[in-house]
Amino acid sequence: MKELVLFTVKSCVHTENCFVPISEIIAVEEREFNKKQRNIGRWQKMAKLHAFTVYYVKRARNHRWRCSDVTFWCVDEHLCNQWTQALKESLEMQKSRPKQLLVYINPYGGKRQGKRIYEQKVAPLFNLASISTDVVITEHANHAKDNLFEVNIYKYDGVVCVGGDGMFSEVMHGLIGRMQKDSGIDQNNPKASLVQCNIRIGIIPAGSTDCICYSTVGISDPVTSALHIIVGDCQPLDVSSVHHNNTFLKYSVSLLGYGFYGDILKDNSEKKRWMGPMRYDYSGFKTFLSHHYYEGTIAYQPAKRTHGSPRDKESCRTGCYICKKSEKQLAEQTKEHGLKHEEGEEEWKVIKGKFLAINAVNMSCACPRSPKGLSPAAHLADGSADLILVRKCSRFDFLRYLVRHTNQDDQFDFPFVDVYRVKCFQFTSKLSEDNESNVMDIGKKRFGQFCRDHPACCCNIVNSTWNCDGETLDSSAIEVRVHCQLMKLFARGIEENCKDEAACSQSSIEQLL
Ligand SMILES: CCCCCCCCCCCCC/C=C/[C@@H](O)[C@H](COP(=O)(O)O)NC(C)=O
Ligand SMILES: Nc1ncnc2c1ncn2[C@@H]1O[C@H](COP(=O)(O)OP(=O)(O)O)[C@@H](O)[C@H]1O
Ligand SMILES: [Ca+2]
Repeated sequence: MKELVLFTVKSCVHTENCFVPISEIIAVEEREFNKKQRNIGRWQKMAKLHAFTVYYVKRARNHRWRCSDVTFWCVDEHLCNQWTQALKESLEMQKSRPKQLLVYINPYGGKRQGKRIYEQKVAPLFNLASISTDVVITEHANHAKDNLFEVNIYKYDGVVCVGGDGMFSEVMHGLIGRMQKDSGIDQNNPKASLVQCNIRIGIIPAGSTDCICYSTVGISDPVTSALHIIVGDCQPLDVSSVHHNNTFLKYSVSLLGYGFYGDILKDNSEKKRWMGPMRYDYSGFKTFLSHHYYEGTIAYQPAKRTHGSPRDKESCRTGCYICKKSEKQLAEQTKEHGLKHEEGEEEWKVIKGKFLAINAVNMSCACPRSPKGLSPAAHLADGSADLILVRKCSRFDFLRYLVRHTNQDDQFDFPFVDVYRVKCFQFTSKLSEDNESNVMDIGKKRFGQFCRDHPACCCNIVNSTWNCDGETLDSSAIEVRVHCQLMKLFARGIEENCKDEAACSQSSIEQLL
């Protein structure tokens, strides 16, 4: 085998220093050598050449992955076959790689490029990696979700969604919902211990915000995501369940936002979908100018078992030890209590106030608009969410707060911003509290949208709405609980930045040698 290697490296046109772990090889293919190549230079003297090509992951800047290839050749047919066989067998041993995938494409997400992106950039890579696919192009909202309750999901190694955060949310609801249904778990019980979903989801970004993809891969790029699926990456993810009055509303993995982000979404109706991703900038600006604040009460239980804090300087990265610790704790807990959920006796903290925004995030929510996200130190799989409370402040201060999402300054370093790491919380708006405590008080209702005390101020008597991963919720009073690592993605978290740019741009095949 060595013979082939030395021979190849010496005769390689660009003798770059290569190193590729088997786990990052995409495919190995035998190759025919064409006459033209055979007849040039010193190759002319050789009788017949045998060759194979290795396709592998090449890291580019900003967490981008690309498919690169290198061809090895030699005169000895047996030697060449031995190499191809050995490599193919090594690939077969990579048990975490998917062989069969179910793909849902939202043709209307983002810039409406989902179908083209899949066909031109992703399908050829899946073919190369010998992954077979069943593709469904959705015809209406909830098509993917409903379909997941009907098909035999257990024959697939994963489900891929081509679209934005909304499309991902649909597929996640389908999969988690289906798992609970098949296990006889009642989703309407806010205290139920949910069954983990082991069928991984892959996200091919083709939406507007693509925050879940960006926060779990480090970039929103279809080819990079396709390669993470092919190599069989696995990233567990916390999921929050949202209930109202013992009725299940939704699950959330990225942002659950009331006030500012809820209002953006409300304004951002489906009628504005023609604007594409731009509609968020437009609605964001309008919502910023309206500067509404909302009164309400939040009660939360702090996440005491997690090992980090929202003000940490370090972020969650590939192989994060804080998430690993949570995984261990979860395994121990399941061993001790079975599926029964351990009821925390910890105290509830209660905060009343007037808020411009209430954001609960299960992950950083980094996206192209805000590369560090709403909570830069939030963890993907630590079993907790970061609850961010932005109290009533001036428009100027709120702008300063927003701008800090886009630069290196600490967005929590304001007197009107508080952040807590929580495992569950409840919210009730003042309006619903008042209505509940005194339903006969029709006077309040008659004043509708205006603030009775200060007609000229921005205080809103109407409620805001919750933005749950890009979908609105019908109820403002909600009960939220984080389920540690309820599902898994084809991702590995954001990799530490390559310090040595040169080493990063050079890829390698040396381990093979
Ligand atoms: C001066 C300007 C400052 C701008 C600061 C902007 C911070 C932006 C942080 C955005 C975090 C978004 C979290 C993700 C939410 C998605 O689930 C949701 C739905 O995304 P989708 O339409 O499905 O791609 N998008 C939005 C904007 O609500
Ligand atoms: N074929 C379809 N027609 C209309 N809506 C759809 C279709 N397929 C999916 N959807 C819905 O479109 C919503 C937004 O899709 P998404 O892919 O997240 O794009 P965007 O990021 O632009 O919002 C999702 O909530 C999903 O339920
Ligand atoms: Ca988390």
